[in-house]
Amino acid sequence: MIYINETEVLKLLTWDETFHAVEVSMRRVSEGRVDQIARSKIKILNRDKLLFTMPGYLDDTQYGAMGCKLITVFPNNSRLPKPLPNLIANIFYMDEETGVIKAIVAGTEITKWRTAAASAVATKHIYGKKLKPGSSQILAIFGSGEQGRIHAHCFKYFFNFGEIRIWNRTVSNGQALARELNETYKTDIFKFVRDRKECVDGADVIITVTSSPEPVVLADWVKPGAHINAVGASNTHFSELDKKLYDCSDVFIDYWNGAKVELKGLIDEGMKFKGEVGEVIKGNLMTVDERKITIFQGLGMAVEDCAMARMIYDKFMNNQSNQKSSSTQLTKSI
Ligand SMILES: NC(=O)C1=CN([C@@H]2O[C@H](COP(=O)(O)OP(=O)(O)OC[C@H]3O[C@@H](n4cnc5c(N)ncnc54)[C@H](OP(=O)(O)O)[C@@H]3O)[C@@H](O)[C@H]2O)C=CC1
Ligand SMILES: O=C([O-])C1=[NH+]CCC1
Repeated sequence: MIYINETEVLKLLTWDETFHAVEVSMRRVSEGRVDQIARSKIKILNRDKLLFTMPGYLDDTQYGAMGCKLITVFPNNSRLPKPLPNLIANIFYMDEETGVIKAIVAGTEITKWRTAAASAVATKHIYGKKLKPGSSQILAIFGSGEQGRIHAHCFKYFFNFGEIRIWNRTVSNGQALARELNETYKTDIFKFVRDRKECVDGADVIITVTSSPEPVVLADWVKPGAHINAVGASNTHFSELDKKLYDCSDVFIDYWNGAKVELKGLIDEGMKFKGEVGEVIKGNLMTVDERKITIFQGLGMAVEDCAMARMIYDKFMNNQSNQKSSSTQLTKSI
């Protein structure tokens, strides 16, 4: 059994491969080629510290894997004297013939990358026809934590927005992220916007990645036909958008098993989901009315983590065997 740490994982992650692994996972979900249940949640010390387990199995030639992600969300970690990520994850990747653990793959970066990639996959398939050539469109990101940052990088990589707005509860954090991104990309398209309504105004695509228990985006602010990726979670996974927004939109989910549990509050209020993103990828589902707002309510799936663990494991082992054979050749030639 090997441990592949965060540094090794980061060296092996690429956006194109992450996008593909997530896209395949979403499709397999809707083809019935996965088994996964809603994540279990344990409260630590009966406070806001959480431990989640996410077991899953994905049947696929390239990404097929059996695994289980353990994930903690400790909201105070980033404020410790020696800061740690608030969300820490590890993925147990197992042999599907024997159940033996082949590797534990550090999952904090994987969780960030695959979550942002899921929003990109959903945007491509649900909103793709409305993406315009050139850079006239506007992206608005709510939240400048780890997910806000990684979504900004991911959407900069895959799309061509002319303006990327950032709103955040703590102004200094939002301003710092906009500055950091402008410096990284040597651009000025990232703009911190202090007012939430102003941030949404005219935006074509919106991403919410906060832990807000109150809606941060209201229905009346969103332009017709816009697409929203709602990713953040407080106690529920649907606290960032107001009820009116759900009522007037086509809402897509990543998987029914998760939605039945984590979106129960919406279901109890009579919400009818349009369906899984995998069905859209398969070509079975689409939003016909161009002016309808679409929402991807991304819960995050165990099988995405399984696919990512398999991909990182394969690349890691491949690199190891290449290194071994090149050092053998070197020894021989000496
Ligand atoms: N769907 C999925 O697959 C995944 C979802 N998530 C969820 O995404 C969210 C963000 O995760 P991550 O970026 O890693 O977390 P971070 O702790 O890094 O960032 C948290 C963000 O939420 C903001 N925030 C916290 N509380 C509130 C509040 N009451 N009102 C408004 N904003 C608030 C913070 O703003 P400030 O700077 O002011 O503190 C910050 O922007 C979390 O809810 C997490 O559970 C995470 C991973 C996967
Ligand atoms: O999918 C995931 O890993 C998570 N979703 C919410 C918190 C972590």
